[in-house]
Amino acid sequence: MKVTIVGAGNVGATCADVISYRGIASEVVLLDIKEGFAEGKAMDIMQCATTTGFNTRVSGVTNDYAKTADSDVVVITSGIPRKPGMTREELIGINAGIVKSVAENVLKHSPNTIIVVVSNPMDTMTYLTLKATGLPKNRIIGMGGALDSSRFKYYLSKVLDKPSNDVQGMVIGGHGDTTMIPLTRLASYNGSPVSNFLSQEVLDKVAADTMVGGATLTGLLGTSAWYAPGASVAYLVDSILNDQKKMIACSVLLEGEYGQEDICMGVPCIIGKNGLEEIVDIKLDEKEKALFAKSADAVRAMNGDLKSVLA
Ligand SMILES: NC(=O)C1=CN([C@@H]2O[C@H](COP(=O)(O)OP(=O)(O)OC[C@H]3O[C@@H](n4cnc5c(N)ncnc54)[C@H](O)[C@@H]3O)[C@@H](O)[C@H]2O)C=CC1
Ligand SMILES: O=C([O-])CC(=O)C(=O)O
Repeated sequence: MKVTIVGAGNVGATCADVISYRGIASEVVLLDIKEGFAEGKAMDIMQCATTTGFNTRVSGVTNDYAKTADSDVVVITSGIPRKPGMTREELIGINAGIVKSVAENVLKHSPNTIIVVVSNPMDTMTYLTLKATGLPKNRIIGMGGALDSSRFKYYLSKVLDKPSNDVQGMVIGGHGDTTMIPLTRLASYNGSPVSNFLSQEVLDKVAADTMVGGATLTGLLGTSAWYAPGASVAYLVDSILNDQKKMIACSVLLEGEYGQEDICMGVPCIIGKNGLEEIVDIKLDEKEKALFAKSADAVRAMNGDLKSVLA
């Protein structure tokens, strides 16, 4: 199985590293516009093969899309990341043009590929990719919810003082500081509702920390995060390539689901060899439905800024 990652920066290279280390794909191609950069990242990763024991072939190319031919999955991580104090939405001006041209280029050589969109603002970039390529909705998947859910479980595990892997939880909605919806009502500690162990005040703080999880890291690091983002993309790619049919919150086109039309945003999805295989209705309560509708309003307003790129 072949995976191409366009954008060999922090997130793209980390994703390649996790995919190879975990043997998720037999071949990974990293592509970047910076001369020699993807080649260097690929060489560095390949020099881990004997010490960490993997057999994935990782190669790097400078803007040569012919080398990406016949990829099963293409991940788009090209574009600029935010700096402290910025929102993800502020990246649209530069990233929209990059994401559109990258999607068009990859499809010339991998017409049957499934595209995973990572570049921010991710929900809008996913919608743009869908509109610009005209691909069916099952083949365009935005990655954000997997990461936000892993941060949610991290913050829950800290207040519970229990291992993250004993905590279940999901974040849906937009992948933005104010549009995410951590589903605290449904989160559990090994099957018991977390509300059995935590006060509403603590749960509200966990939700607030989760929503600004990316901004917090950007403030600490000076650029946005990459270890958890790269690992989250690899987790999603694994479910596609190995037909795991995991339920993962992903940004996909909604056509009436969750009361929304003509928008890409995070909902629980079954992810397998066909990409998006099913959108799961997890029965939100009235408060959660209202939050989802508000989140959709904000994501839709951002999509409005795509008019000139899509013209
Ligand atoms: N959806 C999510 O959950 C997350 C999204 N992101 C987003 O992912 C994107 C990448 O972040 P980082 O890897 O930290 O940035 P980075 O700056 O480390 O890497 C981006 C790479 O894209 C390359 N690039 C730019 N234009 C290109 C083009 N036309 N073709 C090929 N390569 C091109 C650059 O040369 C650079 O190497 C950002 O937009 C960031 O906001 C980051 C983390 C999580
Ligand atoms: O915070 C950012 O800008 C990058 C991102 O989407 C994340 O780490 O969640």
